[in-house]
Amino acid sequence: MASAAAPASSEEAVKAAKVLMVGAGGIGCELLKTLALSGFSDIHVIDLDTIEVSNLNRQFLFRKSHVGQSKAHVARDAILKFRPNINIESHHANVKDAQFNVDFFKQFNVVLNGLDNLDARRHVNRLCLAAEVPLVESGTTGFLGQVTVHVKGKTECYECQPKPIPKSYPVCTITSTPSKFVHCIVWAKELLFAKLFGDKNQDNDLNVHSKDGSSSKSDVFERDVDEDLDQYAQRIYDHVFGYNIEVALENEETWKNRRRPNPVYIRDTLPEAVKQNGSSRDCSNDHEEPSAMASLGLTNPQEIWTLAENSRVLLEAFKLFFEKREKEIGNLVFDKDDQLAVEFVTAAANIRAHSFGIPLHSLFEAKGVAGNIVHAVATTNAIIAGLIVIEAIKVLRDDYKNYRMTYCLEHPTKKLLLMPVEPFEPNTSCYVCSETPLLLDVNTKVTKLKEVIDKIIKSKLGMNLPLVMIGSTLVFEDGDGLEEDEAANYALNLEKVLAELPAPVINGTKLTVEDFQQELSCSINIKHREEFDEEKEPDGMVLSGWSAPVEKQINSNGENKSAASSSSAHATDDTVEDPSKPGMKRKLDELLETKENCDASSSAQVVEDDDDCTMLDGNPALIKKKRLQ
Ligand SMILES: Nc1ncnc2c1ncn2[C@@H]1O[C@H](COP(=O)(O)OP(=O)(O)OP(=O)(O)O)[C@@H](O)[C@H]1O
Ligand SMILES: [Zn+2]
Repeated sequence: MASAAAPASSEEAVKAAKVLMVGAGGIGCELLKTLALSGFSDIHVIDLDTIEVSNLNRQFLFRKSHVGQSKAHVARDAILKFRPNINIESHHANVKDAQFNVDFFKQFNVVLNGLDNLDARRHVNRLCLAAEVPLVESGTTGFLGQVTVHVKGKTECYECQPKPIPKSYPVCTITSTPSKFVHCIVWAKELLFAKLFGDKNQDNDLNVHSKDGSSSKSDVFERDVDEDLDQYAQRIYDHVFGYNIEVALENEETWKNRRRPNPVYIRDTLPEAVKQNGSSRDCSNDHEEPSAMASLGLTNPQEIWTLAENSRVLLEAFKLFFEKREKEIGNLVFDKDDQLAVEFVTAAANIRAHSFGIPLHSLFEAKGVAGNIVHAVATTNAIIAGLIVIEAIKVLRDDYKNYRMTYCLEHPTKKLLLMPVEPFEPNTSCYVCSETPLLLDVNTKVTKLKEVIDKIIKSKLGMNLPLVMIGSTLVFEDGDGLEEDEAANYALNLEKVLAELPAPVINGTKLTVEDFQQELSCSINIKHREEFDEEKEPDGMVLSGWSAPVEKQINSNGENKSAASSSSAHATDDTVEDPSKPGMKRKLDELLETKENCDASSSAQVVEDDDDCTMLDGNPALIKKKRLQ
């Protein structure tokens, strides 16, 4: 529909348009309002979620009474109150559902994304390419935001540029030489919390050996049979904050150019707890979620606790997990919405921070760092929604010479708040919008088909229901509607190594992988390789052939070609609230150190793969100009 003759005026274009909006959250609410006020009169809205109290501060179409109801339906009803004559169809559903297939997408002139995750964005991108419907994509992270335009054959697609990989830290920084609060947070949630309350069989870099080596236990974190909870909690405290630090101090080399940490023992921080054996208090209310703060009468999450308060919170949270949530122990994974977990991690991170001379933080701040939370800014969403509509109108008018990707900047240089740049051309090596084959280095004699499907086809290529062909032999298909014997056959193939499949995969074999729902098909050329670097290539496979284009166009619409530095121009998801300056944001890499003078081979991950914003590589000022044809 988009390729039909371009309407003469914006009004005409808007009036005639049928648009699909995906996501009715922070951006979506603003967008639906702006669309309606701009004269759009045929709008479909998809959102899978229901309204939560935490949405109400910025998703202004929703009220307290709507909590628990469908975002899509409530957003529609709210708009119809002031634009009763327009048509809005709401779908309370996942955009990945089969009903939203290519034919569904084909009915629209343009698709507008207000999503918050990579998975759904990639899916919509593929359907838009298949249906040949232009996509206006968007994202915000705090004060940063961006709107990009993707029109098949004219501009790059959403996936033409590989997305940034999650930030990670060298393990030694986390286990031995933290220098920033976030290192302490990662230690507290990925190591200590995981060790005490998570899956015991997982690898963990905490020192588990006891002081005198005389203990019969191989793991000091195990509870002694004759130990009560207070004794157990205090012993763990002394082990991780006292003994382990003393062990670390023995390695003089480590501290030559670093500040030496101080061991912290419970007898020093809470002498009275040792005397009383901590057992005098039980203020917890069985009807409420257990909370150490509540038990201890600490009410203000924005307050920075003293070392003694942190120690009390830690011991109390520890006990509450064992007393009130014992059944979950062994299966817990840190969750930023789990109050007791946040309390435990805040307190543990603060005690460790104290040891290493790092400033302590409030629970509110620690939660932001631990959950990688960047507080949403309603104004950014409103600006971005306005820009989406501006681009949508250009798309509807087929005014491709004026398409712009616009970046909303946090620290505008040269008085530039918005940076418009011309879109890039399609990346000729993009496996999604071009037909360039990918290359997979893999040991075909030991790698099972299942591993290739899980680690490469589903995880890296983002296919939902893949089908795998080797020449004309179908070796795997996913989804409902398979005959029983077919399904059994595919299940057998999954467990076979590549070289032993019915059509053997060897050096030089070409795989064809397809996802019918996404109408995506791509080829993978196989290169047999026997050896992989366990640390650098942990999958035991390497996928390549899809790289960022070397030449990219970026031109800030006239005079401002080199106005913004690359760091300020990039709206990325890797920003976190700077805990030392409430209300200020910094890029994660400023806040976090990634390079340390130690073995960086293994690393702990903190940032979830959930990118709200895409990234532009390189300094705009240096990127060569290349106009869209
Ligand atoms: N696969 C999907 N299908 C449909 N809607 C989706 C899908 N994935 C995400 N969404 C919707 O996209 C919207 C994104 O909005 P936003 O980023 O404001 O998130 P939120 O969940 O409302 O807020 P927050 O995450 O900050 O609590 C959400 O309403 C979410 O339900
Ligand atoms: Zn592409």
